[in-house]
Amino acid sequence: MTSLLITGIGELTTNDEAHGADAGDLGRLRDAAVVVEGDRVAWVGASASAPAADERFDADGRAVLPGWVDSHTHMVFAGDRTDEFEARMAGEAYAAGGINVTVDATRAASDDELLAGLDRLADEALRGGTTAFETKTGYGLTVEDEVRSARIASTRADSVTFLGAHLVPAGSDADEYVSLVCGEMLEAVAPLVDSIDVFCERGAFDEAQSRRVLEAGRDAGLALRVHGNQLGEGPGVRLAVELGAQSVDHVAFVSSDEIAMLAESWKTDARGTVATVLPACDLSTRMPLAPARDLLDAGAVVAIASNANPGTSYTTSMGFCVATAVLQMRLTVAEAVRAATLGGAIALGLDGEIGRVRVGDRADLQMLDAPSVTHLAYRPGVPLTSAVWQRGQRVV
Ligand SMILES: N=CN[C@@H](CCC(=O)O)C(=O)O
Ligand SMILES: [Zn+2]
Repeated sequence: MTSLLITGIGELTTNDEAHGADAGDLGRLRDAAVVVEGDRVAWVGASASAPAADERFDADGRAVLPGWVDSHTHMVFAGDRTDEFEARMAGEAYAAGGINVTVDATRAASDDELLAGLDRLADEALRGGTTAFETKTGYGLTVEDEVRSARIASTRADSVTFLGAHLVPAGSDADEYVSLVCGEMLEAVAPLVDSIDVFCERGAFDEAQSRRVLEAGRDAGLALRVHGNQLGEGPGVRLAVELGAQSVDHVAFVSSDEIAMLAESWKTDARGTVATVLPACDLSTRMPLAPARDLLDAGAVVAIASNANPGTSYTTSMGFCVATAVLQMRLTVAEAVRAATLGGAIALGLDGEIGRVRVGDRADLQMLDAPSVTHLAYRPGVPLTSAVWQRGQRVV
């Protein structure tokens, strides 16, 4: 097994509690080094005391941190929605119904076209430092098309979510469609996915329908996610916490009681529900930014994700999301970087494996062309990621 020494790291973000990491501290080491063996981190410490390795890479004072963990994307689709975006920028409101445009294009696309689209976005994300991501079905909405989307998603994603309950397809009866999602569709898709999700929002699925979907997913052994409180107040957060969902995503319209509920979910022995904020989506839909500051102040666990999709957030850039979270949601740089790395890993239940630079964990690292992670927000819009290792292999 080949080993690699990455040395001369000006600032190494470990997210490792053993190096003092906590909600507000990245466990940063100065003048640090990392040894990678195969696909794992084998050693972390001071450059001066690093062991020898087969190969050596000199970071020359630059910052190294875990690769981004993008815990919420919709990357299996065809077509785009430029016209809808232009109309929105001219004053139209975002409406869930736009999803149907992508459903039509996705159903009409070949497997190869969908695979190529996913590869294009996953490669783009990788160049920006994203070394692990979740993606969802949800633009198929028939048994066959949802199975196809899940199969294609699993060729690249670290975690795949079944979102048959994205929208009631045009011409279908809502309750009959929910029965299909909870029955035949779930049975066919379940072997290909690890989570189930529902768009719990006015214009999509109501509380009773969302509960049916989540309970069916739970009975099938899947982790639960909810698209909740995106476009207005609603039952999404409450339902997610009640049912022990791994994450509730969007959380733009949340009351102080719901924020307290999310924080409280982590105060027992069981794992709680991560509040996943999607800053690029909030901007692209011209909706209020999710109250990430209040969530953190209350003690909730927060993840930042791109929500890459053609409707509400056509970006894979986690760097952009981190900068926005700092500059507009008032997170510190440390809080935002943690939320986009370890926070995403916790949201996916993969934090034993990714999201930290820790001996034994997957060697997923990115180097910035900058001396510290502060530059991610200090130099917004600048593509700072200059090297990426995924499972120990240099990929960028
Ligand atoms: N809100 C629901 N789903 C996506 C949008 C999908 C679309 O508009 O195509 C989201 O997370 O924003
Ligand atoms: Zn989404």
